[in-house]
Amino acid sequence: MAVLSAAGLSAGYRGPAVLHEVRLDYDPGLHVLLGPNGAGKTTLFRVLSGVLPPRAGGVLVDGADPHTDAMAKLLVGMAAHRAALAPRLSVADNLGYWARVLRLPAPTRQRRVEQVIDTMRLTGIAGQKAGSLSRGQAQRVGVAKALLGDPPVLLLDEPTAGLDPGMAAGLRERLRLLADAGRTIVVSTHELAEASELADDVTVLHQGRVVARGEPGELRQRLVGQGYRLRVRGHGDLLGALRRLGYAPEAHGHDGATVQVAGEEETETLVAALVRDGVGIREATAAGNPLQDVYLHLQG
Ligand SMILES: Nc1ncnc2c1ncn2[C@@H]1O[C@H](COP(=O)(O)OP(=O)(O)OP(=O)(O)O)[C@@H](O)[C@H]1O
Repeated sequence: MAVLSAAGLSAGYRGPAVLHEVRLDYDPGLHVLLGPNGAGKTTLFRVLSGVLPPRAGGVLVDGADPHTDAMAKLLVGMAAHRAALAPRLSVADNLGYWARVLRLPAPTRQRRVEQVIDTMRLTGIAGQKAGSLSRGQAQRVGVAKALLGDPPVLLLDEPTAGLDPGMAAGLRERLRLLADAGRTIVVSTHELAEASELADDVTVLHQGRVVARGEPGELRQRLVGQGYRLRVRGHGDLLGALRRLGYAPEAHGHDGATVQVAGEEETETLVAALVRDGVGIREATAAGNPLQDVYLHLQG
């Protein structure tokens, strides 16, 4: 049985439903929930974490319903888009306060706070007031807060939004380590590049419905189907060799060309044929981002 699953989920606020018939199941690993603004990602996290009751369908965490079983609710740690922190308390005191809210046993509370401070690399700012943190620091404290109860499931709502590339990469690295240690982590984003970089698999949410799920490259193949554009750089007669192999290359710079290929198999065959023809390959990459195509396809 999956660690986290939902079936037939419908949910919303006062008006019409925001989520419709959502079905998903997640095992340990790093999963991305991808969707444009307003797709329902935050709403789905609120339902999965036991905060917003579904109108229909249900959620199971380790086989139990977080909406009716308080223990099951504790199995899910959620970090909201903006971490709710008391601005005048230090980072360590915010975490200590939250550890009490979670009713962690008094003897282990301090140790647990120290552990999450270490895991999220917060030692240097543990004494700093939360109100003076940068956005990136506050995001990391938010994840630390979600980790306090040591939950097997983590739901992180746009944890890297607004971070500079270095901070975002550092946070992604932390998340990868946490997932590799056996956690089930779901990260929401509308950043296509981030989803491609982070995900073991991507679930695409569109207008409150799950419209696709798969490994990023595979999703693109399935949804777009017509292959991708391959950018090759090499020395020697690259353009001539491509033409001899039956391609119509588009030249780039002094040593590059782009061609259309059907998939990875054709890419491998093509690169091998170019090498046989005396072309020294410097680089062969898919032009563009696979998930960009997925989005374009969904919106078209
Ligand atoms: N508290 C609320 N009360 C009423 N409607 C809400 C509430 N929160 C969200 N909605 C509505 O639910 C829909 C989905 O919003 P949600 O925040 O779940 O999407 P999202 O995919 O997380 O978007 P974003 O990427 O912009 O954060 C939107 O139409 C939004 O206006």
